Amino acid sequence: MIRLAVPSKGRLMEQTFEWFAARGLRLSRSGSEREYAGRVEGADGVQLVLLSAGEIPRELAAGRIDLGVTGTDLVREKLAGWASDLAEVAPMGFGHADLILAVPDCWRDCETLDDFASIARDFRAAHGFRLRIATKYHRLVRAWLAGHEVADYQLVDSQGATEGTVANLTAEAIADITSSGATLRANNLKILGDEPILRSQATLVASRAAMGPEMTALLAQLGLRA
Ligand SMILES: Nc1ncnc2c1ncn2[C@@H]1O[C@H](COP(=O)(O)OP(=O)(O)OP(=O)(O)O)[C@@H](O)[C@H]1O
Ligand SMILES: O=P(O)(O)OC[C@H]1O[C@H](OP(=O)(O)OP(=O)(O)O)[C@H](O)[C@@H]1O
Repeated sequence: MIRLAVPSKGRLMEQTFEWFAARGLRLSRSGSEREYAGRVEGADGVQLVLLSAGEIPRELAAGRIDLGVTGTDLVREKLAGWASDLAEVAPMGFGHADLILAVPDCWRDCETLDDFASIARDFRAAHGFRLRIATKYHRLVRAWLAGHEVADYQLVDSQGATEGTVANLTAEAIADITSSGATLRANNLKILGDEPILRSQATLVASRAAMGPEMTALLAQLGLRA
C-alpha cells in the first residue's frame, strides 16, 4: 500500500486533485468538508490522506507517508538535509511562489542587499537592538543571509499575516512568499535584490525509504520515473 498525502484545503488541494485527474487518478474526500481521509479511483493499493502542506515534509521523512504533494519551500524549510530522505519526483506546475526579503517602500536608500547589510549594521547602534525580520522561514532566511554576509539582524517568528508586522512595529523587514505581489503592495513593502531567496512550486515528493516496485508502478502510471 502506498500512502499518498495531499494538501487538505484551498487552491493547492483543488489543483492537486486536477493534476492527478489529468493523469487518470481521481482523488476525492471520502466524507464531509471536515473529513481528512480520501478516496482514490483509478489505481489499486493507494491510500489517500489529507494533511496540512506544512506537515507533509516531516511526515514523509518520518516514514508515516510514502508520497506527498507540497511546496519546495516547505520541503527545504522543514527538513535540514532533505535530499537524503526525500526525492522530488516531479514539479507540478502550480503553487508558484517566491520567498523574498522586503522592506518598507519609504526606505529610499535601501534597494540592494548591500544597502540592507549596511543599514542593519547601523541599526543596532542607533536603536540598541538588532533589526528585526519577521518570517516563518527561519532556516532558509538564515542560510541565505549568511551567504550574503548579512549578520546584524534578528528573526522574529511570524506564522501568518507577516506583511502586517512592519506597520504593527514588531519588525522592520519581512521574509515571506509572494505570488501576485498584491499583499506586499497593500502593505507598502518592496522586494530587495534581483533574485528571490527561493522559487517554489507544488511538487510531488517521495520518501526514499518507500522506493520499490509498488512506487515505481504508481509513478509509471502517472507518466513519471522514480
Ligand atoms: N499566494 C500564494 N500563491 C502561491 N502559492 C502559495 C501562496 N501562498 C502559499 N503558497 C504555497 O502553498 C504552500 C503553503 O500552503 P498552505 O498555507 O495551505 O500550507 P500550510 O502552511 O500547511 O497551511 P496551514 O498551516 O494554514 O494548514 C507553500 O508551499 C507556499 O509556497
Ligand atoms: O503575493 P500575493 O499573491 O499577495 O500572495 C502572498 C501572500 O500569500 C500567502 O499568504 P496566505 O494567504 O497563505 O496567508 P498567511 O498570512 O497565513 O501566510 C503569503 O504568506 C502572502 O501573505
